[in-house]
Amino acid sequence: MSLLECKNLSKRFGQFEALKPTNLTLEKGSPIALIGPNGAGKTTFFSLLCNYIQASSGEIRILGEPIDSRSIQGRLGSLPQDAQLDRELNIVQQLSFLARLQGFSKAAATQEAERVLTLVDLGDSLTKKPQELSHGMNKRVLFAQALIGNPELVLLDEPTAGVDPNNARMIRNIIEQQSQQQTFIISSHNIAELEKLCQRVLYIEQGILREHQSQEQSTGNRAIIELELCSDQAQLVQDQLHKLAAFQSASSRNPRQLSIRYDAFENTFDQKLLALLAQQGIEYQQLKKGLSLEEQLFAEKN
Ligand SMILES: Nc1ncnc2c1ncn2[C@@H]1O[C@H](COP(=O)(O)OP(=O)(O)OP(=O)(O)O)[C@@H](O)[C@H]1O
Repeated sequence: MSLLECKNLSKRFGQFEALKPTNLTLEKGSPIALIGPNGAGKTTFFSLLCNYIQASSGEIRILGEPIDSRSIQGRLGSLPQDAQLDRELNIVQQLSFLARLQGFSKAAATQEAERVLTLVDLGDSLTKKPQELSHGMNKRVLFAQALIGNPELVLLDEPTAGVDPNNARMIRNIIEQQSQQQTFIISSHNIAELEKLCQRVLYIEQGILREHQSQEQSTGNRAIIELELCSDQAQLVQDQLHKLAAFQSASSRNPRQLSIRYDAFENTFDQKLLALLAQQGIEYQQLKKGLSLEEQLFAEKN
């Protein structure tokens, strides 16, 4: 049974279509990145999955159940972008209260709140109120709240926004650790961070959601080398590349840069390329195998 299935899912606000009709099936597994520019529709998509807003068309099933089904309760956790904590209650009280709403008994709810707070390294701060904690710690409380009841699917909207590098690393580590048993969908503007965590990527722009195929998937048996030269010699190199047996094609964004595609089965291509450069007396600044996720997404759009 699929983790998530959206069929013809769309959302309009008046005349404005924030999410265009979307068909999507996701299976349980490694964390999934949700990437897109401001206003692309990420929060709208999350809000639909959490049943905070009603779809204009289509349906969503989580673990085979419609999202308004009671049996979903406790199987979907979320950290909304603008989530707030109650200043009047300490953090273990707040999370126990939420656990009780999920059906935990009073004692079990306190235990569960303590468990998730310990998971995010706040075991020593259980009786603190939000205003006694730093911004990063509060974000970890909200993250802990999304883990109550060990849900199979956890949606995190900007989990590290406004958080310092230490707290961000801690959140990333917990996601990695928990990914053995839970599937995360994480939205963020920090593509480099998501690239470290997520093997699967959803890209949304102007309400159009699509699954991005990783470079390895989309290029099949093609591999890519990015070459940065010390001087304007990209054309000179390009003219010589046909000498390398596995060479397929090359393109250049500027006179010092080349993207070279070659047959991935030739695993000594980079060494042969370096030998060719040395032979021609051409100096290079950087040679990088493969493209970053940001470069891949950018290349798809252009
Ligand atoms: N309640 C609403 N009423 C009208 N328009 C809305 C509403 N909620 C969102 N929108 C519009 O839908 C579009 C998508 O918004 P959404 O918040 O989903 O984007 P986002 O990708 O999460 O953006 P950001 O990265 O800035 O958080 C935007 O143009 C936004 O103005």
